[in-house]
Amino acid sequence: MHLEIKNLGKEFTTKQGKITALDNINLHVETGEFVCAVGASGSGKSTLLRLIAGLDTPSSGEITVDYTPIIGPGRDRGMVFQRYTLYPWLTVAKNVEFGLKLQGIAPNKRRERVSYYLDVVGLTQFQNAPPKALSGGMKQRVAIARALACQPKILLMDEPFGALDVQTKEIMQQFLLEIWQRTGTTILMITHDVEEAVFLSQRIYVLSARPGTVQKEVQVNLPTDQEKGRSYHVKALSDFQWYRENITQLLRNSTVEQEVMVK
Ligand SMILES: Nc1ncnc2c1ncn2[C@@H]1O[C@H](COP(=O)(O)OP(=O)(O)OP(=O)(O)O)[C@@H](O)[C@H]1O
Repeated sequence: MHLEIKNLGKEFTTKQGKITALDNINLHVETGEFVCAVGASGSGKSTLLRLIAGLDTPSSGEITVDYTPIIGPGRDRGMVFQRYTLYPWLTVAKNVEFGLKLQGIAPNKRRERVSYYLDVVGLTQFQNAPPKALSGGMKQRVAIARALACQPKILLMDEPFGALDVQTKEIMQQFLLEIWQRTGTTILMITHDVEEAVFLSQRIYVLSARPGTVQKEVQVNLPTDQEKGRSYHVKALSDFQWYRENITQLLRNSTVEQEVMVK
């Protein structure tokens, strides 16, 4: 899998005039990588992910998956959003099965995949429960299982833990790393949470404030256990704090520049 974004730009026309949400974005994600794009509010993160998902079209530039331009949504890209997008009238298992049905996958194969991915996210015993019986973190695990069950080439995550409390968020981050390690899925996540980006990813694209553009690409070199992924202990390392502080500083500077420009 090779995701490539070249000279990507996006403008919106509003009653107040044109808004440039993204300007000249260049980035790539390779097979098996966990990459984050981090940016302040309004830096165009959601717009970027929607364009990659094919839910909107670029004003300029190109997005390709395996050298094929994106022309709309496709099952090669799975999505997980911040708000749980589960179907309330379906059980947990049926939610995970939904996309597979749409793909026309045979019932026995569907059952196999649903049970595998429910096991991956640790929700086998809740397979017959309705979403309303689950906590926020569990709902997000179902959303992850549902996206993974379609076996996309890349999982696109839009602030997936943004609505969770701090403790649940930390558990889910560790949990996502374990899933990533176990399934070998390629992940591109957008977040405004610098600590989350440093903890989870191997590379980070730091976006500037509006218009969003890549101001820096950061390779994150922190210890990773082959089987368990990164553990929370890395947060105590001075290297971790170095990444967090430097990236936060970059975001702060770009926001200040924008404020000055607006004045
Ligand atoms: N459909 C739209 N029409 C007009 N403007 C839009 C539209 N979608 C996004 N924008 C504008 O584009 C800019 C980037 O928005 P976007 O939601 O992508 O940022 P974001 O970084 O995800 O922000 P947040 O972290 O607050 O969710 C904002 O100024 C927003 O108002």
